[in-house]
Amino acid sequence: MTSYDYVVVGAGSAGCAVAARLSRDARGLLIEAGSAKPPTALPRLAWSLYETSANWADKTADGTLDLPRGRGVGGSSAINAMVWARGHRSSYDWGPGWTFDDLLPYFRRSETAAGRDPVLRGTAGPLTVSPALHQHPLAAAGLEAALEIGHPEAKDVSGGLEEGFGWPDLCIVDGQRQSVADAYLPQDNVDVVADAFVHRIRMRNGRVAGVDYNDTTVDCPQVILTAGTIGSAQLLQLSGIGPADDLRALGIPVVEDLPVGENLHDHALFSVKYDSTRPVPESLYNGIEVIGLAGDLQFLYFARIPIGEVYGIYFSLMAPHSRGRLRLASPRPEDRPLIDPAYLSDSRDMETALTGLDMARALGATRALAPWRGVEPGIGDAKAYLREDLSSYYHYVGTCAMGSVVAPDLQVYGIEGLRVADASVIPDIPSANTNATVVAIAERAAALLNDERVSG
Ligand SMILES: Cc1cc2nc3c(=O)[nH]c(=O)nc-3n(C[C@H](O)[C@H](O)[C@H](O)COP(=O)(O)OP(=O)(O)OC[C@H]3O[C@@H](n4cnc5c(N)ncnc54)[C@H](O)[C@@H]3O)c2cc1C
Repeated sequence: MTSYDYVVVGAGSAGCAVAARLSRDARGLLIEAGSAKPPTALPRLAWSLYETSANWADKTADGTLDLPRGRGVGGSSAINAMVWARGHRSSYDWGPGWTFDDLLPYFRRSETAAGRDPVLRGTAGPLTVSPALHQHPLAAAGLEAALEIGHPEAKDVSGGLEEGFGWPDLCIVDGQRQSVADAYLPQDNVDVVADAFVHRIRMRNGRVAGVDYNDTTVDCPQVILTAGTIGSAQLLQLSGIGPADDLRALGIPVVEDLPVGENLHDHALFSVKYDSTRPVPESLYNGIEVIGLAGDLQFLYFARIPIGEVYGIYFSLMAPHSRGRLRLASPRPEDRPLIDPAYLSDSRDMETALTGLDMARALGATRALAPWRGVEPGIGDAKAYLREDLSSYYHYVGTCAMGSVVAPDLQVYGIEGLRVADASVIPDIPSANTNATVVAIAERAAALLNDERVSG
């Protein structure tokens, strides 16, 4: 059997990027629970992928909200909405080595963003990103609406330095989705095994020893978990790394008592929907072609909602205070974990959402949107409306947070050779859609591994 220098668990956004950037003289094994070729769709039909095997299709523990996440090579980047944006630089302060400026080389390394400022943006990275070339008339009217009521126009809303409204970059190339797997793989020194669910990390004397997937055991001195915010926290707990009391209650022997699964958070998403007076043309892209950052709120225009002639002004809380948790339902790997993002559990988040609702309605009432505006929605009790309308923006982070579960070098506290390098390590969510940040984390993780290899 081939021996590997590194095993990477989970071939999503982070896993594909980490594996692809491993040193050329090292061999890596990338293990993915889902298919090698998950179902795909045109960018404007992204939502249809939720109904396929490319989605784990989790729900919140109380069963009320859908929590899609990608399953298959490409992970969530193969089913996501393709927005490519960094959070504002002020939203990255995760500890030594993890400010926006520290991450900038890795953001740049991941992308080719033609037409943007080459000092700020990448010019030779694997992901080719660009804004919508054909501007959808409703998205264009949405941008006008923002300017009409005094929001600034952002020259590069994906770059991380500006607030305001503009056309974000999208992971769409020649009319097709581009996942992180499409951009980074294959690589000669990386073997990919798909349909392989890792159900245990093996450890010996405070060191990682390998992983078990399906009926197979792989020995390896270096394991990098990139199974995502849900998958990495689930796997660590199944392997005895987590809150000791919870693990003992399930009969799982405790290897390391760490707050794995806590600090789960996400961007809560809300909307105001309007009937349109005229047919809304089909989008050629992803339907989220203009976004705007205003303080702790992001606004986005959905050019077309697939139920009749309706458009939405969506808004999301970019700096949520609410924190939830992920726990195992049982010690059986095949049982889905209990996921409770605890949206709006901190009252400050409801206050921000109320502000967002007022701001979204102000955008909706502008002259710029008058030609489209049909019936204005009746909101009634605003707090009740927001609770009812709430959905996930699918940006789950934080369950293996830097500083409490992993050190700044991404090593799990107490277990040598075991690292986590995906969305789960983000201690405090940045103010944008998370994919670009996750890929930058993965790029930095690979650089750390490669430096360590050189220095022995
Ligand atoms: C529907 C949706 C829309 C989104 N839209 C956007 C967007 O437009 N822009 C944006 O920036 N972000 C978006 N996001 C968020 C973004 O895509 C994610 O934050 C990012 O992809 C997470 O990367 P990751 O590597 O942490 O996890 P993932 O990409 O989810 O990868 C985890 C991988 O690990 C595999 N895995 C899990 N458990 C195991 C196991 N035990 N054994 C083996 N393999 C395992 C999974 O199958 C998966 O392939 C969206 C997410 C979703 C779900």
